[in-house]
Amino acid sequence: MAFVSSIKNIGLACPEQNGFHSIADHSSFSSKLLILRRSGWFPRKKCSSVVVKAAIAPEIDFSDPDWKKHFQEDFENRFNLPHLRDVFDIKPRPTTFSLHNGGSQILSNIDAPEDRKSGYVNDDDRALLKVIKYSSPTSAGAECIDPDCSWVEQWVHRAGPRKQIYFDPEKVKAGLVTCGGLCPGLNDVIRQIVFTLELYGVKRIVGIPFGYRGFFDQGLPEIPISRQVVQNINLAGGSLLGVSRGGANVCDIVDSIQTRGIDMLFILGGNGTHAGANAIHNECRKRKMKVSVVCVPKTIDNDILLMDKTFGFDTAVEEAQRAINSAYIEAHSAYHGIGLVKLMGRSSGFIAMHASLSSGQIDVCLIPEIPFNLDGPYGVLRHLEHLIQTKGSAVVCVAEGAGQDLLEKSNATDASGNVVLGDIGVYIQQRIKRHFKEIGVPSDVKYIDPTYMIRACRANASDAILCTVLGQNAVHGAFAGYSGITVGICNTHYVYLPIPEVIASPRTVDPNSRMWHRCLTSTGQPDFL
Ligand SMILES: Nc1ncnc2c1ncn2[C@@H]1O[C@H](COP(=O)(O)OP(=O)(O)OP(=O)(O)O)[C@@H](O)[C@H]1O
Ligand SMILES: O=P(O)(O)OC[C@H]1O[C@](O)(CO)[C@@H](O)[C@@H]1O
Ligand SMILES: [Mg+2]
Repeated sequence: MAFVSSIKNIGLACPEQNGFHSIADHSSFSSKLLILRRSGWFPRKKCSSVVVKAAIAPEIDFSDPDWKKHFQEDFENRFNLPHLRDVFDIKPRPTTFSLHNGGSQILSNIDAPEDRKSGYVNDDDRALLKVIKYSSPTSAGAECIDPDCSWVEQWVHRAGPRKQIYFDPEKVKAGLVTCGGLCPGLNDVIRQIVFTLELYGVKRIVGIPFGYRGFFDQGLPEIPISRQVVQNINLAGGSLLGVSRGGANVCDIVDSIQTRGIDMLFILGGNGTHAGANAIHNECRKRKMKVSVVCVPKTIDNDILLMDKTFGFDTAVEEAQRAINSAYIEAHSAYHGIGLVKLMGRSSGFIAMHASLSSGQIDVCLIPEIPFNLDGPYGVLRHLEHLIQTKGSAVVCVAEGAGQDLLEKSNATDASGNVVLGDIGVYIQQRIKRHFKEIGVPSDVKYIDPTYMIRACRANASDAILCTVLGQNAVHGAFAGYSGITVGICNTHYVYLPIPEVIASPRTVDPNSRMWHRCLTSTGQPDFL
């Protein structure tokens, strides 16, 4: 890839495959670069009409000794957090959130001794987004801005409770909604949001049932929630409030927010939900409504940009391992056994890659980001023959979005407009059976599809902690006066990010990353091309 000073717009099109991906102008500079760099692997064999467009504008002049300064200024502008102050002339008030009273009592900091006021996060606190200095563009996973891979500091806003808040807790009505598919940990986040709101002194908290649908479906009344209601909900999977896809009309939703008198809206969901939340935030601003819209990213797929991981991912990987272990035992115990496990991951193979790595029982891991052939001398089927000959059994893990170019397109979409994928698991199962029959070698194929089992379960310990911190920080962000933001963990630190920056494109496995290389080392699989 040639180094470019700035990319205005990139489009990748492959009608037979993933549809059209447009990386709009507001998307992050580095994610555009990343996508351009990956465009080399994007075209697949059956994709006849790949178009890779990149409109490059010479915005950064690397000969300018101050280019880094300009880059950083641009970065700072993009990651600046929208605040209610931008629109309203409002004065902050001392926080009612106490760091020292164990939560049972609300402490007004107006009268608190000075030492009790320490421990709050300052609005100017920042966390570093990129912590590796790459010495060369060919270093594994390198994300370089200039040809020398110079070190450029990229700071994002630190999450946490502020000393000053922009709402009177006594008057606040807070709403919570969970959208998209299920994800382990939704109840943990709901619980922590409610606990933290009550610690601030909020008395009116409601849940909007069944995702965005609950805003306009008259048959779905809002659900009053309190500490008592949510006390034990983390013990079960799912969402106390229910979830749904589709049906989001932003104007209707904002009408509903206005009618209900909601001042703070906490929205839990994936990339689609975040796009909706950003539109709700913008519409509230347009209507001059003093509403704080704060998201918590929810996706087992881990496909949200910039974050170490999203809650639910860890649990999904742990559950997926159980399926892999069963597939391994079945395959290992059968004569010429082949275990096949299909895992979720629409456009990102993180679950499949991590489950393969953690189980240590996978011989072949197939993910959407890496093209592969089933047939031919270097195809998956020939490799399985080799494994049967040498090991006597084999285990394959495939992500649901992998190998879609091998399947017929239905052009169907779900209620939210997401493409309905072909079933790659069933297809590979049939192809393996047919192949071994054709070559006259007996095989015993055992197919496991644990799809919903890996996301309908309770969060594990690590996710439960992540959910706790994210939920608490969502409330701190709303009281701090931010809106149109989401909370995340970056390099182990908790941060607030503007919504458009995290959904500019789906986060995907980098084929050049150390993690994918580790997965290949672990499975021992060749390139299937
Ligand atoms: N661009 C958009 N603008 C407004 N609303 C959207 C947009 N995309 C999706 N939505 C709405 O957001 C909600 C959730 O979207 P979606 O079903 O795609 O799940 P998601 O949030 O991406 O989560 P998951 O990870 O489970 O796919 C739906 O109600 C959908 O209508
Ligand atoms: O069957 P549903 O509810 O549409 O969910 C399936 C989708 O959910 C996801 O896990 C995202 O949450 C995708 O990987 C998968 O395609
Ligand atoms: Mg989605």
